[in-house]
Amino acid sequence: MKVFVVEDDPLFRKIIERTLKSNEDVEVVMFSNGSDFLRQLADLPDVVTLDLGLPDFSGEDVFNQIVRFNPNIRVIIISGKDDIRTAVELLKQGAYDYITKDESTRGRLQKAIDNIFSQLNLQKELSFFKNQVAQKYDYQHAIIGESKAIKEVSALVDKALKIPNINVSIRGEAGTGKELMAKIIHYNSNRRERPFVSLNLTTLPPDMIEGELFGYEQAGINGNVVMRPGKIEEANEGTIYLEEIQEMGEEVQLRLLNLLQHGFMQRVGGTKKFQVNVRVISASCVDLSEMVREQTFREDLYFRLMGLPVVLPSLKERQKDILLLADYFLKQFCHQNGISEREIASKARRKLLSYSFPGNVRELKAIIELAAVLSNNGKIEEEDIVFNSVNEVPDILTEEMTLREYNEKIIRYYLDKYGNVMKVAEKLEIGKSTIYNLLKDKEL
Ligand SMILES: Nc1ncnc2c1ncn2[C@@H]1O[C@H](COP(=O)(O)OP(=O)(O)OP(=O)(O)O)[C@@H](O)[C@H]1O
Repeated sequence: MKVFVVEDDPLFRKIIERTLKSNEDVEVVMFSNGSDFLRQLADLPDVVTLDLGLPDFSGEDVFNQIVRFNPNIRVIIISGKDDIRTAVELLKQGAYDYITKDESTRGRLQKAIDNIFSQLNLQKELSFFKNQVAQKYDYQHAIIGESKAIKEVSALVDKALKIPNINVSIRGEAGTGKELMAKIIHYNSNRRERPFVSLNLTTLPPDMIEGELFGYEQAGINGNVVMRPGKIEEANEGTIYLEEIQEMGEEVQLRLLNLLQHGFMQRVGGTKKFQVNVRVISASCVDLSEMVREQTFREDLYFRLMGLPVVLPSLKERQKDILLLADYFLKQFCHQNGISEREIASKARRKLLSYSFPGNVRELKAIIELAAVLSNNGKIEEEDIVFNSVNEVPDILTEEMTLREYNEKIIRYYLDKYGNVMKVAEKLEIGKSTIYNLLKDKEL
């Protein structure tokens, strides 16, 4: 921490210098007048201790120039008792602290420096975490996939982050990346500095959803009102992510509709309405329009929530992404656990492609992480890929692929089974050249 001391009184120069220099992380630069100090202000100190009675400038002038130059510099006013009025005025204008010149100067200065140290450390940590989050959800890099389906999703996400007031509804099976998309939308929109709050409605008993979302007010035993803000209030100016929205009962639906229509809400049991500005990103694994048809979900709310609808395809429908995601998760896992990078052998890759991933991307991630742990010699082999589910047999016709991709899949299956091109050509009654042609540029 860099501290500039502006002080002309020799006794207090010594006291301040000694106090500051007792902190080994403080760099101290001394000035005995205002003009020398102002000439060096561009060196950007973190803190300035400013004597109000300087020989060449008034303390107020120096203070104003510091604030104009950079309002983040913390200024500690050090003054005699006769300057108290000016010191208090400067405190109102944003000076960090005010210390009188007397026997308590040393102790109070040390305390102020300690507090500034803690604040700077907290600021540093906060900006470190903000950076981490920004990197993790950076729109350009966070969505892995080359399939047509995921590119369409990416294009919609791009639209959603440019229009921060439109609600977004995401439909997709468990583990397809709904929450990831919601966070990408939030952290890349201009709401990013405000909270992202999520609530999975299936984790609460139905009669608690209303209070959890909207907060409540209740009269306590001694007549005091007990108040607890809800998730929506917490997310004010930011985003609320509501998972499994289909679980919402009639009353909650009505409350949410009112909020979305008028921008006002009331806590459960409360009397006052107040304004809240949230973007709602809702997620569901079911098609809500069917619930509207069956009249178990309000149509007016459905249209309000729908906003920009995003449908996330299952992993099975985007075969093209499986290996890309596998490589990505493997690299990430090795990096996070400080283990050397490894590659996935071609047989193991084929095994991955033969599986239907009922748990979608989340399951693939878990399988890859386990494989990384089980693997030896820097390579993930077929036996390191362990499927948890019984869905191992590929149901080839349920996958949408081009004819060429079907052919390739059939040939790969036979190659795995018989191990040589000659035998496969014989079994499938095709020429060897057809096989080589089809698998051109790819590993056999
Ligand atoms: N396209 C993708 N690129 C990179 N990672 C992904 C992608 N899709 C999903 N993931 C990762 O897969 C895991 C599961 O995703 P997520 O939790 O967003 O799914 P979900 O649909 O919200 O699941 P659930 O409905 O069970 O809550 C997360 O670790 C997420 O980061």
